[in-house]
Amino acid sequence: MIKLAPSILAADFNVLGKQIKTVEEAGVPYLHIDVMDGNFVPNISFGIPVISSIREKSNLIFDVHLMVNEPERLLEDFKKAGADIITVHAEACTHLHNTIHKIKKLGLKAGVSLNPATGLNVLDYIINDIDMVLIMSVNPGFGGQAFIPSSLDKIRDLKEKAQKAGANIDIEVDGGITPDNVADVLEAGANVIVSGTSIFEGDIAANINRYYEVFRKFEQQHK
Ligand SMILES: O=C(CO)[C@@H](O)[C@H](O)COP(=O)(O)O
Repeated sequence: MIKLAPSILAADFNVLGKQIKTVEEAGVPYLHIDVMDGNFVPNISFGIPVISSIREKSNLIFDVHLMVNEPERLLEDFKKAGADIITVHAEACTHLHNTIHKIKKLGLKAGVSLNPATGLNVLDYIINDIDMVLIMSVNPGFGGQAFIPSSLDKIRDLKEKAQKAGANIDIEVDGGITPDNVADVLEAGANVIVSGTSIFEGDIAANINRYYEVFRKFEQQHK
């Protein structure tokens, strides 16, 4: 099943609660929450207090993407704040295996994210331990960037790798996705689509519907 994960990085923080309600009412399953530390990535977004606050108002699955160095230090805090899925960057973890297992021990789903230049080989010995791989299709740090075309080959290669390993993972893709290029991302093998700018800019419900039209068409063609 294809899942849409609106990224609140592109939301209007002045009316964040209202916009989250709008995406929830439009029927999306996930809320993608980008936490940036100004160190692993050259930007600072928001952190634990914001997540705790929106958790009180939303039943969406909180898909927390930590663009944070050594995230192992903060996992319990993100769980307490309301995370359901925690994704860490392979490049940001000295002990990736340990970090993943700590997330799983907390009873959460564990994801591993890869920057555009990071090879899939980092997943070799952990692919069967995780629930999701997040392929970054832009360099992380900012919304509104252009999709990097080589990400499509990476998604295809990941799908093949997961199949070979017998790993039942979600393949999430994040960065520069729009209703115009999302069919290519699905065709390559992704099933979780993160989108910020092209959901929160303009009419949110109409933007989500544009995605759902593409999803329906894709699912009909691949029945
Ligand atoms: O996570 C990041 C950047 O680090 C962003 O990719 C957003 O999550 C998606 O934003 P758009 O590219 O859809 O504006």
